[in-house]
Amino acid sequence: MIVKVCGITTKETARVVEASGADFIGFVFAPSKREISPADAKEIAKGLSPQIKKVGVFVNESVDRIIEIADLVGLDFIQLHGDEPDTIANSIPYPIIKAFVIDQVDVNSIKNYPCDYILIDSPGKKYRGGSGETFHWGRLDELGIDKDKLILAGGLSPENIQEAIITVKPVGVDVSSGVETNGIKDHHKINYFVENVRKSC
Ligand SMILES: O=C(O)c1ccccc1NCC(=O)[C@H](O)[C@H](O)COP(=O)(O)O
Repeated sequence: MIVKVCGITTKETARVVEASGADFIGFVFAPSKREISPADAKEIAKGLSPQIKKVGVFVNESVDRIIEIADLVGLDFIQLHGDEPDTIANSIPYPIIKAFVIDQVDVNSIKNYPCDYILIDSPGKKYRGGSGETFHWGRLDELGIDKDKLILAGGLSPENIQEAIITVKPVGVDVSSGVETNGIKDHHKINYFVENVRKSC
């Protein structure tokens, strides 16, 4: 099971995410309360082992800018979290995670999208992601997504992650708000989340 912890903005939290055994660490390069500059993400990323994959989250960014940031930071995956058409994904020479919002996705939009993983998220609120809201997981059934490509996101937490995994059986899970306290990443919750994922597998 792939575990992605997203919205990292400090070296201290990045080290906790790495030590927790998470597989992917996410940096948000888009409007967000968790937005990080490419220079700061580079500083954090260079202190991490190659084992943990660095994911850059972008929303409707230009291909040139995505590649520039990916090269600078040393990203392993690009997460497209906006309305990017498949031509954008095809122009980026990095593995792609394509995020779709559960309310706005249908079988056809995901069927042939060129990506390594499909992340299904709840609708955004002020920003395009990181809402901390869950959605009705049963709605995934009608999309027929290959479970080997599905990363579940949206309001996951240490408390609900085991039920989510048993119900949805995705290849990966993604968390941001659910491992925060008062909007700040909570190191205890990060460890608790990853522990609970591993217990379910
Ligand atoms: O996390 C954000 O603030 C964010 C802002 C804009 C675009 C994407 C964003 N996050 C992307 C993620 O992968 C989040 O982990 C995902 O939306 C789930 O968030 P949460 O419901 O808070 O666990």
